[in-house]
Amino acid sequence: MAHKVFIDGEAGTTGLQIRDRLAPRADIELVQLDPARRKDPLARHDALAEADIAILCLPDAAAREAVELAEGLPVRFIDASTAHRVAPGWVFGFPELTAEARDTIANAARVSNPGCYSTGAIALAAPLVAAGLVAPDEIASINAVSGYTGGGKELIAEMESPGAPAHFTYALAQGHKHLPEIIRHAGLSRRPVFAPSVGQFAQGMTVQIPLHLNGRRIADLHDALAAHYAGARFVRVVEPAARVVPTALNDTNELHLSVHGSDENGCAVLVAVLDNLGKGASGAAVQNLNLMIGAAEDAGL
Ligand SMILES: NC(=O)C1=CN([C@@H]2O[C@H](COP(=O)(O)OP(=O)(O)OC[C@H]3O[C@@H](n4cnc5c(N)ncnc54)[C@H](OP(=O)(O)O)[C@@H]3O)[C@@H](O)[C@H]2O)C=CC1
Ligand SMILES: CC(=O)N[C@@H](CCC(=O)OP(=O)(O)O)C(=O)O
Repeated sequence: MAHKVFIDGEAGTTGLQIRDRLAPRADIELVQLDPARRKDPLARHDALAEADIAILCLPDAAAREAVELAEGLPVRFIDASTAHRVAPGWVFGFPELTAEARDTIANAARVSNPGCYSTGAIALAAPLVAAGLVAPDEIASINAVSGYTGGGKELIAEMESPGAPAHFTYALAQGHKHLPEIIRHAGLSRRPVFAPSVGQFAQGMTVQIPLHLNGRRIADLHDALAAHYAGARFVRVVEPAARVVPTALNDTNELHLSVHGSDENGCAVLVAVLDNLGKGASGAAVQNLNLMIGAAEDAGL
């Protein structure tokens, strides 16, 4: 029997991409609302009651509201928003993070997708911190550039208007919503300085973590990441390229990690490339859904 899935926020940037991935599947039946009632709490409650799994592709407040609307219902959740990434009772939906993560996600009632920047930063830092190769207080800064779909419908409209900038840096006041989840799930003990930016391209992102080597070798960092992700279907540790292109993995659920730098000069940059709407959002949600319903991890991806 098909699994009933309700995408709350189906008309948004993340929701549409999840719908496109799920609509052709015979093992999934989408529970859909009349578009005119898509924000009506009663209609959303009825959809939550009908669904086996709800994927929340909403602003944080609306995601919290959906969970309240479902009180007492057996529906399981995947939340793409920031609302529950460090919340008690929620499983962090990053299947490649630990050896146990896939089983934990498969059996969870409430799974929170990691954020897009966080996916890159945590993927780079967590295995190195866990292996003792990077100290929990060592990561001083994280820099990133994202395609403008990362800001949802509002930023898309702004960046596709005449006079839109080619690039801007933002959130420099250090209150970015991804920092709590990066600190928690990468195992950091000190808040890194985070400097994200947006470029005049729709999808794709690069996340960079600069490090001083302090006696470590580039190969030590590369090998530790490669060992951690050995056998992962969607995460690959690749050789450093002369140019890193944020759009290189668009329309995939892949995440590529690389270690750049020079033993001689004592400096390194850890680099992650992903599609903010792939492994950074919609692809990740479908991967988690697959685990939760016992489908092949890469079904529809
Ligand atoms: N875009 C990205 O790259 C990523 C996004 N996310 C997260 O996913 C979530 C959705 O983001 P995104 O798709 O980009 O945002 P969008 O703004 O593109 O879409 C949000 C959708 O939610 C709808 N909505 C708003 N309030 C309600 C409500 N009360 N009830 C029902 N629907 C509502 C909006 O309706 P309307 O159409 O009327 O505006 C819109 O369709 C966010 O929490 C974001 O942080 C996570 C990772 C990456
Ligand atoms: C470019 C842009 O604006 N990106 C968003 C992050 C992406 C997003 O909204 O979603 P998640 O937090 O769920 O990943 C931001 O910086 O707030």
